[in-house]
Amino acid sequence: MVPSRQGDGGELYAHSEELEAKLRGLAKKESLEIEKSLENDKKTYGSHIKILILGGPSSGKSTIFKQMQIIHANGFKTEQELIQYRGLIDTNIRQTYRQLVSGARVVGISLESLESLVHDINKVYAPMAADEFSIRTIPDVVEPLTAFWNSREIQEVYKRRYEFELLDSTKYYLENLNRISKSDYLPNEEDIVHSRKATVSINSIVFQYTGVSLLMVDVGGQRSERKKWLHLFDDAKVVIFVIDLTGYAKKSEESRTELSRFPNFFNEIGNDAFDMKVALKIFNDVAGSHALANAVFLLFFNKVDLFKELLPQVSLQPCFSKFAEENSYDNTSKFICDKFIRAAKPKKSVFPHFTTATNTENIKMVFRACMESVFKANSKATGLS
Ligand SMILES: Nc1nc2c(ncn2[C@@H]2O[C@H](COP(=O)(O)OP(=O)(O)OP(=O)(O)O)[C@@H](O)[C@H]2O)c(=O)[nH]1
Ligand SMILES: [Mg+2]
Repeated sequence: MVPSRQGDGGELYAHSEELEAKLRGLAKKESLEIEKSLENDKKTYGSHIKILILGGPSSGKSTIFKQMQIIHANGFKTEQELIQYRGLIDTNIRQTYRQLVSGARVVGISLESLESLVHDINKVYAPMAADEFSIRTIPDVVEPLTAFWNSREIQEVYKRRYEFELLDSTKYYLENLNRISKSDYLPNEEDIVHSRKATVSINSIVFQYTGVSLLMVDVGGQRSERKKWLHLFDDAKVVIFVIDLTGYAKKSEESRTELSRFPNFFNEIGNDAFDMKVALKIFNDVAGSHALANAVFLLFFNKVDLFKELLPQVSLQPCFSKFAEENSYDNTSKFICDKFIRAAKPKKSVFPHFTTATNTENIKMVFRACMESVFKANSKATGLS
């Protein structure tokens, strides 16, 4: 310690020297601590910032993940990848045809007048094995399948699609059959983001965003897959939680199972669980997770395009009994958004966004806005600034 000189103002001088030394020491210690913490971070998750994409089944997680591959990485270019997606798209087309046939039964619309079309379509599909490498959308199926799709009966069934399981990309694929059936057909990016395969693995991608290295992780949303989520939470800085906006009108098999597991949570709606209620429950669990206490939450209210189509047909009220306003986009989207924000802890950083995951430009724009909010959010919590 520097001795203090009495009486000539030296006390102050001595103290300031002492203070400076102290500050120098502190600065050194602090920088050592910062270095140590960065070192620890690198050990646990490399030098990347981890972003988890979570949400209920079929909410659009993998579609967002694919858009990141298109926007920030190389997209889908290799012949092998494209051939695999072609197989998946062909499988999706046959799947959607079958779903429409059984959907007609569910909603009680007779397909008797379409018997010969159904016969012609089945004749083409029957010899093809049920795996995605054998099924092809060959020209022979295009004519009867197009006539089937355009028939009054099937259009009526399609209008009531939320009463049974149907692929979201039904209309997109059935209106592109001529192109897809060409012998040299290879899918473009729009075709790929419309394809559907439930995720049963953990997919990850690393890409640079404004000089920051991001590690994005996509997981499956089905209940069996959600068991894998927990061990990914620890070092996640950002969670993109995806919500299927059309889930307010759907009651999938999966939701019924959830209902029996959490009877208290769903008591307000009796014996029926809408998919959106299940999504709310999953979000409630994730947002309350201790391991994600400091993570920034980005809420993606997804499938805005389908949601807007659905609103004139189905009211929000059966799903949320307290909703008593006109079923407009503004009213319903605000109501749903408020519900989810309230399900998060009050202190949480939650940023809502409305998205159409199949639209590359929309996701590009939303992701930019998201990253701005993430960078601005509490730097200690995110480690990003
Ligand atoms: N029209 C439309 N379709 C969408 C949108 N988002 C996703 N889809 C479609 O919805 C289907 C399901 O999307 P996925 O991305 O596979 O859903 P997921 O959340 O990964 O599902 P799991 O892996 O089973 O948890 C796919 O056919 C997508 O093309 C959207 O905003 N609009
Ligand atoms: Mg998926």
